[in-house]
Amino acid sequence: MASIAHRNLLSSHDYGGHLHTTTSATSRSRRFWTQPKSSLRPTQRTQRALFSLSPWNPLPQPPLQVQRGSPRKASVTRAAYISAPAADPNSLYFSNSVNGNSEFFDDELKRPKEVITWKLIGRLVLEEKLRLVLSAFALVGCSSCTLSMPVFSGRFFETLIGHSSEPLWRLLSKLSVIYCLEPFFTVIFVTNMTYIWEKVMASLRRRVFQRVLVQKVEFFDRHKVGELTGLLSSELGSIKDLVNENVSRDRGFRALSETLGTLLILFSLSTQLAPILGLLMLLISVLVAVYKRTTVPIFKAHGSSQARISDWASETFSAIRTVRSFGGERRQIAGFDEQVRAYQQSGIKLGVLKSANESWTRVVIYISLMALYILGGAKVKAGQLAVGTMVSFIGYTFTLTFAVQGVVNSLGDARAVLAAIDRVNFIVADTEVDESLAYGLERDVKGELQSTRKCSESVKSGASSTENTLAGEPSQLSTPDGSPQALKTVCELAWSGDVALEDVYFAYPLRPDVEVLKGINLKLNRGTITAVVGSSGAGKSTIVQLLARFYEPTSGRITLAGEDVRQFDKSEWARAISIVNQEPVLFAMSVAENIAYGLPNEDVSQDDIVAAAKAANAHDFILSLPMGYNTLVGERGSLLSGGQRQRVAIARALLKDAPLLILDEATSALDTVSERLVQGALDRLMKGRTTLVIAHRLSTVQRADQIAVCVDGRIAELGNHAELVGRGGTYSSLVDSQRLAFE
Ligand SMILES: Nc1ncnc2c1ncn2[C@@H]1O[C@H](COP(=O)(O)OP(=O)(O)OP(=O)(O)O)[C@@H](O)[C@H]1O
Repeated sequence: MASIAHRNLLSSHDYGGHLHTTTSATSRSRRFWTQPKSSLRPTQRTQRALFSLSPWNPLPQPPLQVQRGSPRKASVTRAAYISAPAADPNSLYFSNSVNGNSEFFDDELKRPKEVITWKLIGRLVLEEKLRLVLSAFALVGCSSCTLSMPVFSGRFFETLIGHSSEPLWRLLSKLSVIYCLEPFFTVIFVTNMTYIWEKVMASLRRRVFQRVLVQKVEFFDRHKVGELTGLLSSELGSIKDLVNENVSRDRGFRALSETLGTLLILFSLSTQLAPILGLLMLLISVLVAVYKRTTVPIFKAHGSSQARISDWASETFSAIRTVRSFGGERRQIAGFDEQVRAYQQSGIKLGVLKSANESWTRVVIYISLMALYILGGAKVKAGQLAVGTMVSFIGYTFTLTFAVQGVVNSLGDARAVLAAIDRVNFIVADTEVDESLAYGLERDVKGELQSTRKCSESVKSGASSTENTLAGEPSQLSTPDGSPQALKTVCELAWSGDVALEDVYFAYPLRPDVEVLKGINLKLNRGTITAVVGSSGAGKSTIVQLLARFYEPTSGRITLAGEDVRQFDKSEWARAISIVNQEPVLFAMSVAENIAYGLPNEDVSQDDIVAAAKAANAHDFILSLPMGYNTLVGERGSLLSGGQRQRVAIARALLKDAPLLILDEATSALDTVSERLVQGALDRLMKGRTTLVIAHRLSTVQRADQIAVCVDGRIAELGNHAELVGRGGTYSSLVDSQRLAFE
C-alpha cells in the first residue's frame, strides 16, 4: 500500500509540476521537475493523487500480491513510476477532449470507450467555424444559382415568343452572371468542405492508429495485420467518402438543398402540376432505395473478393522465394484465378442491377415528362399556364430527378459510414487498452519526463538523484530519518537491482486453458548472465515475453529490485530492456536510422551510431554498402544478410544501452563465421548488464553464470555448467545429446 501511495503521490507531482530545462556540462539538455507552489499540504496531495486513480483506471487492477507461493515482502520502495494520469483535455491519447476524461474508458459505464463518436466528429468539425460558415454561405449561393436556371429558361422562351417585354440582352446578361456565380460558389463550397473533412480524417486516422498501437499484445494475436490496416484504409476510407464523395452537385447537402428548393419553387409556380413531380420524386426514391438494399450483399461480396485478391497477391509476392523453391507458381495462379472469377461474377451481377436501376429511373422520368406534356400542354392551350412556366417545369423535372437520386445515394453512404464507425469501434473498443503503455506514451509525447535520455545517462551523469528530487519541499519519499529520498528511474533500478520471477504462472490469453508456465522461480542477478535452456515448447520464449511485458503473469509476479514491475509504466520499462531475437526486425529506413531506433532522434549523434556499429562488428560491412550508413535496408531489412541484420540489431541494443538484456536464440540462425562476429559483439553487449540468454545450442550458454533448465513450464535444474553436468540430470543429457566437444 505504501508503494501505491508513493507512486500516486509522484503522479500528482508529475502532473502538477512544471517542466524545467537546464543545460549540463555536456550540453545535453536535461529536464527535471520542481515542486509547484501548491496550497495543498502533502497529505492532501497524496489523497488527491489516490483519488485520481479512479477516473483513469476504473477497471480493477490485477492484484499486486503473489497468489501462489510465498507472500510478498513489504515494499520499502524508493522508486515510483506508474501513476494515475490526471484527465487532460488536450491529451492526444487520453481524451476525446469532450469532457476531459480518459479516452479509453467510459467512467460511468465502466466499459471501453469508442474511439470514433459523432460527438468527437462534431467537435473536430466545429474547430473550423469560419470555413464552415463560408461553406454554408457558398452552398446557399450555388444551390440558388442552380435552382434559378430553369426559371430563366422559361423566361427566355417567353421572350422569344413575344410574351415577355424583357429585352433578350438583359435576360442573357443575368443568365451569364448566374453561370459565373455558380462555379465560383461551388469552388468555395468544395474547397472548404474538403479542407474541414481532410483535417477531421487526419485526426481520426491518428486516433485509430494510436488506439490500435496501445492495445495489449494479445489484441495483435487475435486480429490479422490485414484486418487492422484495413481499419485505416477501407473503414476510414468509407468515412472519408461521406464528404469527399458528397460535395459534388448531384450528392449530399447540395442534392438535399436542391430537392427542397425545387419542391418549393414548383409549388409556387403551379399547385396543379407540382404533385406530378412530387410523385416522380417519391417513385425515384423508392427505386433507388430498393436498388441500394438489393445490392448491399452483392457490394459486400464484391468488396470481400477484391480484398481476397489483394491478400492472395501480397502473400504470393512476399513469399516469392518459398513459392519459387516449391515450384508453387501454378498453385498460386490457380488460387488467384479462383479469386478473380468470384470478383468477376459479383462485378457482373452488380452491373446488371445497375443497368436495371438506370432503366427504371429513366422510365419514371419519361412517364413524368409525358404526364407533364399532356396536362401542362392542355393548360397552356387553354391559356391557364404560361409557356415559360411549362418550360421551367420541364427543367425542374431533371433537376429534381438527379437531386433525389443524390439524396438517396448519400443516405446509402451515410449507412456505410455508420457501419464503418461501428466496425472500427467494435475492433478497437472491444479489447483492452494497455493502460500502462498508453500512459507512458502520452507522457513521452508531451516530453514531460527526462525519459528521452539514454537509460545509462541517468546513472552515469549522476544527475538523477538530485534532479529528480522534488525540490522546494521535503519529499514524501523520505527515509525514516527524514532525509529527502531521491526518486529512481526504472533504468537506475535496473542497473542496481536484480530481476526475479516469483512463482510465475502463465497461460496465453487466447489459450487460457493451457498453462504454459507453472510456477517459475528464477532470479537474474544484477550484471550477470543467466541462460535458460530446455526442449522445444518448454516455455523459454514465454519467459522472454513476460520479461518484455508483452503479457502479464496470470499469477505470481516479476520484480525489479524487489518492486513489482507492474508498478512501472511500460514505456519506461521498454527503455530499461533490450531484446535481440533470432530474426531481428529492421525497419525500411537507413542503417543509421535503424541503429538509432531505440532512442529519440535528437539524442543520437553520428559518432554514437558509428561507435555502436564498431562495437557490434558492423562498421566494416556498413561502409561497404552503396551509401554506407545511409543505405536503405529494405522491408524488414531484407536487403541485408541474416548476420548483418543481427549485427545492426546488436548495434541498436548497444546504443540503447539498457541495463537488462535478453538474447533469444540470437545466434542460432547464423553460420560459423557470422556467429563468431556476432558472438564477439554480443560479448561486448552483455558486459555489465543483467542478461538472459535463451539458446538451443548449449555451446553458447556454457559460460553463463547460471543455467536454468526449463522443463514443461518449470525450472527443473539451476546451476552453472560444471555443476549441472556433474548432477547428471536433464542438462547433462542435453549436453550428451549434442555431443559437445567441451565434455
Ligand atoms: N501467442 C501464443 N498464443 C498461444 N500459445 C502460445 C503462444 N506462443 C507460444 N504458445 C505456446 O506456448 C508453449 C510454449 O512456447 P514457447 O515459445 O515459450 O516455447 P519455447 O521453449 O521457447 O520453444 P522453442 O525452443 O521451440 O522456441 C507452446 O506450447 C506454444 O504453442
